[in-house]
Amino acid sequence: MSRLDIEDLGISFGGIKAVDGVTFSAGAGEVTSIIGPNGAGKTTLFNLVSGVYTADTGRVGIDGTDVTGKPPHLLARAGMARTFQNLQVFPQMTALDNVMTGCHMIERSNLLADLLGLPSSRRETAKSREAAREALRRAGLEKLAERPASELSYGQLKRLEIARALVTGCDILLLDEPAAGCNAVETREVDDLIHGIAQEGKAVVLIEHDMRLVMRISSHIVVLDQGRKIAEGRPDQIRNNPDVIAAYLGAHGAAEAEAANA
Ligand SMILES: Nc1ncnc2c1ncn2[C@@H]1O[C@H](COP(=O)(O)OP(=O)(O)OP(=O)(O)O)[C@@H](O)[C@H]1O
Repeated sequence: MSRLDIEDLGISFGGIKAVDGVTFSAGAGEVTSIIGPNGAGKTTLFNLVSGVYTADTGRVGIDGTDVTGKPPHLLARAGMARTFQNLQVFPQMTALDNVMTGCHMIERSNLLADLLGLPSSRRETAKSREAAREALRRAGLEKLAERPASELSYGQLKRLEIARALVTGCDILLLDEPAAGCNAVETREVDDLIHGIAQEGKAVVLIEHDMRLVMRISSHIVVLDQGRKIAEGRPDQIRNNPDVIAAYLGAHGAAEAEAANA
């Protein structure tokens, strides 16, 4: 059974359909990639799915429950977490504290208990710290836990953001360009991490322009162009699809996608 079901999702900005009737599903243990040219509607689609935008049409379902229009913190409690296209880390805070900020998405905080430093609040903080250490370990960053984020390399920061999403205990992980700006070695590390997360049974949905990464790790690819889904299928089906080559891959991208197989 799919964990995430997107049906006929759409939104317009000033008369332009940024996302136009998109339907797809993402299964547990799978990596579903969303690809397409700049402006195709990929990030807008993520913003609709993760509750940042309210859709004009369609529905979002998690494990068969309709969660359309729910705000991000409720979706987080329902098991969905996401990262953003641009790094959103606090450079002066340690790697551990950065990951702990992810815990706030799912905590039912009690401000009075926090202010008074009551035992319940201290217990909650200790639990969050433990979960954050585990998420850092999962992302291969445990040795850097006490370092300020400003001392981490770019690739480590990209994995730190994934750790911050993982700490919520999510079953569905949305990653917006997780390897953007990474060199080949860093991309491989991100690739291994994502692959491992999917193998643990989570549904991973990612937006990515790096065709080698996409073709290597995707179970399933959805292609958008001008807000609409123009193709979907396994990597081998997508890399040979003439509509996808014409709209996005072009000759160069198709060769790059092919090289991922080599
Ligand atoms: N808040 C907004 N207001 C108006 N137009 C928007 C808004 N957000 C997105 N758009 C428009 O919607 C379209 C889709 O943009 P989106 O950022 O989703 O594309 P994308 O596929 O993620 O592109 P990229 O690969 O460059 O990140 C674009 O024409 C964009 O200008």
